[in-house]
Amino acid sequence: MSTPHAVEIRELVKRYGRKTAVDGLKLTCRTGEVTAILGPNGAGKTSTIEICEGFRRPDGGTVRVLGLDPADPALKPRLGVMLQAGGVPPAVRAGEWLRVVARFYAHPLDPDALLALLGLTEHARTPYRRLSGGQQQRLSLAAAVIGRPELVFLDEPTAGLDPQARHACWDVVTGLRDAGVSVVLTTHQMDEAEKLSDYVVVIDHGRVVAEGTPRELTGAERQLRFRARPGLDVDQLLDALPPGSAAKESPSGHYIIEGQVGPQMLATVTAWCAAESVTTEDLRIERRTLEDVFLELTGRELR
Ligand SMILES: Nc1ncnc2c1ncn2[C@@H]1O[C@H](COP(=O)(O)OP(=O)(O)OP(=O)(O)O)[C@@H](O)[C@H]1O
Repeated sequence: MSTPHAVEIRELVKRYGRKTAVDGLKLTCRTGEVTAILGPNGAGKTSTIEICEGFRRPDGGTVRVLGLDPADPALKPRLGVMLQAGGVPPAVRAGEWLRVVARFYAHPLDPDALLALLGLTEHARTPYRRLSGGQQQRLSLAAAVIGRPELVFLDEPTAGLDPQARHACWDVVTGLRDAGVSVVLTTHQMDEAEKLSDYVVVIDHGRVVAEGTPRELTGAERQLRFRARPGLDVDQLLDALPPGSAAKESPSGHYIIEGQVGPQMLATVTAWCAAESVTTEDLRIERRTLEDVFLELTGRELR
């Protein structure tokens, strides 16, 4: 029999009253990979993750986690779940809490090493309620991974963390992947998804709208980009470029040129700007980012 995927979701439906939050979602997270689930606010990410974690029941479809039903108690020691605030007694000290959690597992990681990795050593004796939000979140991450799980679910693990803590969290995630652990995470930070994940799934309105490796989603093609005053005549700029080029202003004051991107295009664009007395900023050649792809797929209106 073949090894089951870390997560296998088919035709998943979740409703809250008349609201369909997850609407026929199909998703596979492969073993040993980091899968990022991206989507605008309200897209159905947390609902999906919490169904996988066994905290919510689906209204339709099938979900298999390490080949098992999410409600199967045999899954518990094999999963790492980052609990939101409320799962930890307020008076317990950070280090003490990690040691308590470690006792539930046969081969836990060393609590002190984990505290050090996440920059919490000096807070080991601080009661949970006195930790800052970011420190509580890091402790929650430590508790999720201390049992050496096979699969870890991280719902927005770096939201609200300072840059140092974000990097520490990334180190934990890459360390997990290097150790063969499967990771499923959600994030609103596209650079984070691009950096950490092997596979990205974009969902919107409870359905998958795109998926692939970060490179597959962003494509290999490069673009020339610059910032300048809004409202430049991009059609006129296009006339100066070879046939097959494309130019657009998106959003206002940000210009993107596609086509034969290279020194010749750079020279043509800068000459055109000079002739038009346009001062450019941030002129650069780069690949599309995951954020560009995300906005193209999910639009710009707020949810
Ligand atoms: N317990 C609930 N009762 C009613 N509606 C809910 C409940 N939980 C979620 N929803 C609704 O279901 C939809 C999906 O919510 P969900 O939390 O899964 O989205 P999300 O993609 O995680 O969003 P965010 O990025 O904002 O965290 C939203 O419209 C939300 O308002």
